[in-house]
Amino acid sequence: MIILDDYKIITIEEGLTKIEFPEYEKVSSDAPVFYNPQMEMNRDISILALQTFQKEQNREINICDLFGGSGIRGVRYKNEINGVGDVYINDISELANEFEEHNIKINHLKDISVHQHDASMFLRSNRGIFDVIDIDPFGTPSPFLDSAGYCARRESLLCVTATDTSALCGTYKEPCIRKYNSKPYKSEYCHETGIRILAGFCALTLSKYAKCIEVLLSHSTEHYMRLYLYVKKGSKKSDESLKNIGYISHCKECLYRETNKGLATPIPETCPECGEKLIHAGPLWLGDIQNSEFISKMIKESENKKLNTKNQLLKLLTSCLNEAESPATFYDVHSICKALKISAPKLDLIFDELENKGFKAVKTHFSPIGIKTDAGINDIKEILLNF
Ligand SMILES: C[S@@+](CC[C@H](N)C(=O)[O-])C[C@H]1O[C@@H](n2cnc3c(N)ncnc32)[C@H](O)[C@@H]1O
Ligand SMILES: [Zn+2]
Repeated sequence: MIILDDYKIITIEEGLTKIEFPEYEKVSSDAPVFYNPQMEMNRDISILALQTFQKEQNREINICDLFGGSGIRGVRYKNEINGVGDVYINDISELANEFEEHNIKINHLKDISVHQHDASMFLRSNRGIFDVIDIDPFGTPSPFLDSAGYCARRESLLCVTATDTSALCGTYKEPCIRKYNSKPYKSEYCHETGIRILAGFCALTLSKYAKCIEVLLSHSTEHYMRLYLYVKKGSKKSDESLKNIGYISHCKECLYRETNKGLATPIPETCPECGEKLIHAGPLWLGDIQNSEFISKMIKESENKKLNTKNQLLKLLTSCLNEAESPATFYDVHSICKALKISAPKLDLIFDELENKGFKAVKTHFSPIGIKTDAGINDIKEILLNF
């Protein structure tokens, strides 16, 4: 039997919730029970997303915190979200389970249970009972998505964290092909490509179970990526949704890029602008990666919640809201100016000029010097050369 008193305990508070776990030397998978303070904003955003989803559904929601660790997600969800029915916290580690039980107790919660199973086994044996499945593993979520596809019920919410950003962003190509069956490409906008590869992999995996996704919110922050996916059921809907799978083709020489939808669609070999060989990333998700209606509701919901990272998360959500409905990929001003051998003008002036010329242009949370616009690379170059 594990005796909690044998451990030196750290106590923290997030939102309205107190959490305890054993002292650790550094944040790593070797810690006795995993807790990463850097992920507080991720958890705060989840509180807003789940509450917004619950209100939209207008029913009690059952939640599965599949990789509990200290239990902080499951415990916070039960403690801080209205309209929550049963919460199931799962973790393969017995010690994590002990602390999950302890944290439930110190927060005086009911209708919340602790389970010790492999994540996939847990999902397989609980088909259709969760309205929300939260996948927050070490590294890649890839091995668990089939079971999530099998388990997820219609009109449910699937939340997915990935911390293997070097694979998704294309620092290493092979791990991305192996884990996500997609070819990455390391470009200025590789964090967006990474999110689209992850979303595309979720869509393709879920389609095996005649389920499809709508991306409600996605963000790439520090060392991780996070997706909030609305899951719907139906083979026709899934066929339709898979039309959003495609490829991004990029020219390293002149920074031209284009997108092509379709899993087996013909894609051009050479750049139409300069004739250089194009590099391709995909298959990936070319559909929307932000849903403005859902994000607006989350921003409004923040008024009702006590969240330590509120200022920071509102900046992020506002940025995600602004970039909803903008084209895939963005332009990195410094890369273009470097290619043109000129110094970069102020970002705001470029936005003004793009708008004067009738283009839409918005900032992006992916990069402080990124521009999402319907203007082509040559339009932007012309503007930059005229400053
Ligand atoms: C990144 S931590 C979870 C962090 C937690 N969600 C939070 O917000 O602090 C991953 C957890 O997954 C557990 N784990 C690892 N492999 C697992 C598996 N195959 N099935 C279930 N749990 C697993 C580990 O014991 C660890 O507690
Ligand atoms: Zn080119």
